[in-house]
Amino acid sequence: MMTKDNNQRDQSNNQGGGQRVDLFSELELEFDAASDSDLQLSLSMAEQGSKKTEQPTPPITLVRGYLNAEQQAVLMKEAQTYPLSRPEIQVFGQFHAIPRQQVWFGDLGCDYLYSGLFIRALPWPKYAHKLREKLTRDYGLTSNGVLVNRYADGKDCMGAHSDDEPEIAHGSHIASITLGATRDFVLKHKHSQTKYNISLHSGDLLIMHWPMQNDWLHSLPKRLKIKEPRWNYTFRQLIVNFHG
Ligand SMILES: O=C(O)CCC(=O)C(=O)O
Ligand SMILES: [Fe+2]
Repeated sequence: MMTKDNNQRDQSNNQGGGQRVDLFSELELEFDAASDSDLQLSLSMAEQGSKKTEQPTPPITLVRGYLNAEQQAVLMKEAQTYPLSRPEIQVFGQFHAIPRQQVWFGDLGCDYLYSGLFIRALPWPKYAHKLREKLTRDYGLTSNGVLVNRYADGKDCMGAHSDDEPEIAHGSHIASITLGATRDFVLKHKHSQTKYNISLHSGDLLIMHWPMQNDWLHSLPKRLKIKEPRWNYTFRQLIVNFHG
């Protein structure tokens, strides 16, 4: 796996010039696009890493500071308006509210059955949609839906799971964007004891490449010292009209 720091470059390129530019527009592309070679490099480092240590390495790419401070701010402002809910799921016959809030935005025909809950896609908000387009421009990552999770503080969490629902398109990658509080993201290999802990900061992009979900679980454990909220966007590619 590899990390990349875009923060400084973005900040210096956003200074000066009174002109108001759309923060996620094509204009920004020449400053902001990460090259394909980053992705290639990260994958080849993953291969090397696994040879050296004989430990499995998750097929991921971590791009530190993918969103600059201004982009994070507009997205966070938009996130305050999302119609979040805290649905109840049934575990061993008992109903429990999930320990976070969530909302699913997507294209027509991209409804999602997630944790046993049928979630109808709401129309894309402006900046979430711009971010979807930016991920396609920068990394060729296509998606037709995004799950937004809000963790109010370190008591909110997500248990170990794989994003392997049948409606997820075969061969697709999942792009995860963090906003707000820094939280640990834990990857655990399904067939060995190998575990990795990645600290995800506001503005970071984590790409979970196909077929990570086959071999790895991921979780966002409780961190009781954390008092600030965190938002996470996972952009996914679903099979259209899977649920009819
Ligand atoms: O909040 C995170 O970083 C992880 C979210 C996640 O795994 C999910 O939505 O499936
Ligand atoms: Fe997940």
